[in-house]
Amino acid sequence: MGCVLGKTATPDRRSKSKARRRSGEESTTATSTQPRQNVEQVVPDGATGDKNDGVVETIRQNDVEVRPSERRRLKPEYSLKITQGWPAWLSDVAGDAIKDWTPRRANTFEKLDKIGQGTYSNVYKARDLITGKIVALKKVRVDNLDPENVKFMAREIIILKKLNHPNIIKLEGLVTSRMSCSLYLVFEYMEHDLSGLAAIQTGKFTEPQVIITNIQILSFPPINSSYVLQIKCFIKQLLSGLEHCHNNGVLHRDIKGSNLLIDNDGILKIADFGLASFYNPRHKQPMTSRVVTLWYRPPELLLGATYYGVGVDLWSAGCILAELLAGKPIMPGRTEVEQLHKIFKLCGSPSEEYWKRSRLPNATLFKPQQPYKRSTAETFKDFPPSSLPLLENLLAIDPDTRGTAVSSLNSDFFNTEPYACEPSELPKYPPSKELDIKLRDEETRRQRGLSGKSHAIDGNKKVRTRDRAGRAVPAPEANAEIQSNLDRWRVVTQGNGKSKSEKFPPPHRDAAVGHPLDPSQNSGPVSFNGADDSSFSSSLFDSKSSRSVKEVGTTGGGLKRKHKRGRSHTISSSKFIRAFLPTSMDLRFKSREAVFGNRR
Ligand SMILES: Nc1ncnc2c1ncn2[C@@H]1O[C@H](COP(=O)(O)OP(=O)(O)OP(=O)(O)O)[C@@H](O)[C@H]1O
Repeated sequence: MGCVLGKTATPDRRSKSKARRRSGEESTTATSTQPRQNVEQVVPDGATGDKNDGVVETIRQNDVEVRPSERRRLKPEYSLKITQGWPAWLSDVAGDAIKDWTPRRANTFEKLDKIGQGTYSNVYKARDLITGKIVALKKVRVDNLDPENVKFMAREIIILKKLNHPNIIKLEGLVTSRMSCSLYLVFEYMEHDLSGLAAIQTGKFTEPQVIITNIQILSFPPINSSYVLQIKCFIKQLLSGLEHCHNNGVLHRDIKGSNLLIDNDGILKIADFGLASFYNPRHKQPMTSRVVTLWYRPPELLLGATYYGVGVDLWSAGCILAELLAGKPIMPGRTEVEQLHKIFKLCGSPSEEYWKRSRLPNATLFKPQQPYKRSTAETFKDFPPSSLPLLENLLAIDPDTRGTAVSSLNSDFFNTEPYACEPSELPKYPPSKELDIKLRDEETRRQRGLSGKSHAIDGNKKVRTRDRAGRAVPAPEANAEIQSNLDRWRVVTQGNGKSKSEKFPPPHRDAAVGHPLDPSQNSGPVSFNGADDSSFSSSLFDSKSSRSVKEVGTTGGGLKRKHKRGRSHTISSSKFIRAFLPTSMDLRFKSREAVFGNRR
């Protein structure tokens, strides 16, 4: 792919309207001017188009081409500096993000492997040819150099530059050039992520078992103090990173296992600040509620809150702590409505006082007719006792009672034995990122196909690869837009005349409220009671689609892939998607619109 630009480009009508819809809260850039695209040749991806391609990190004064119009637009103190080596589409729109930095050239890195694919990026493992260090290069898609997209990316850069903490991924540099239309973010390379490690670790609640990977055999005992202190070590690092974010006025807004990267020394770093935002608790500004991956999304966001704070990240942290202790996601909802239902069943529905006080936009739609009681104590009865008060706090329905990262760090969980181990004392794991696990599962499936049966290990212990794949269930994307659109569509087309109680089954039909996590069914997401969920679903889905959804939901691997690509839908839903959201790229646009479209 290359970019062909021979004249000043005007964003097409679609981009313009997209830009208009996204304008608002989230733009944190130096200027709000329209981009001027003035590259005059075809520049292949990765090529800089510069004559001095071999020159690394040198500021070439000749690169400074500031037009009089630009001088007027840019702040005088850096109007000359920021264009040094930077493409105009970036320096025009995102001056603050790149100020004080000089771009690295693409040919000073050697790409080794593609290691990840996000909604807005491809991530590569690469070697820095100057230092010899292995790094991660995140190539961000800046669709059509749309200024709103550039601002979106700029915000991530600004936030990353502001944060400086051992538990937050460090942005080490940017790769682009004056003539390039792509941008790479350079990060320290991290071998693992928490969802991958959690997938490897599952089984701890069951009998001692042996898990085979194509790299090495790992054996896990039932949950024991050694595992608990490892969990403490990870959660402590997560909370320390969050403390730093929150102290610096940053909300991450997409805390989940796959965004918590871990290096070979056991250091956990919060990554992916693509949905992060600045906030000021003393001057709260409205923000979008359509952030955070569904399974980790707090109730206030599901209820449409636009004024919120650190509680959103703490809720996600609570979900992750419980997930690590349970060995599987604790509330794997398939729709926003179902997510909220799972939350109410586990954490209780909000008090009358909270409904009144919070005045949440979707309260009338989602308020259950009868209250739900909190059932965390029964559900988590096998967890270490010191984890319960912390979980009760983090998973509090009212965000004001969730405390802070600091108060969580001061909780008994971290101050009673077994204490968190040091990161360096954590066991060494094989590469365990989502992609690694996918490759490993494919290899295992291939092997099984060859032998026609599971491998027998250690006498009569068998590897249940399907179960394991089912456990490696990354959460669906942060903006489950399709699904929520689907919900809305169904509410509109089928919900007319239906009472609210059809959205939530009355508590007496919730046979499973408080049903403890069943360790013997560790093969998929936590289900408090399958029948309960399907009865719940049936009010939203017709029998045919409800069945399809259930099938998807009960096979973890399927859920993983389908959710990841945003296709966890029934036949009727995919028709709906085709009709309204023709391509996956549109879904991404849609997500970003949701992020940018309705604030301030
Ligand atoms: N520093 C890193 N080291 C190793 N792998 C990384 C690094 N940064 C990102 N990755 C891998 O690339 C994947 C995508 O990266 P990232 O989450 O930052 O992109 P994104 O486009 O914002 O993704 P998402 O759609 O999940 O929001 C990650 O899940 C991770 O596996």
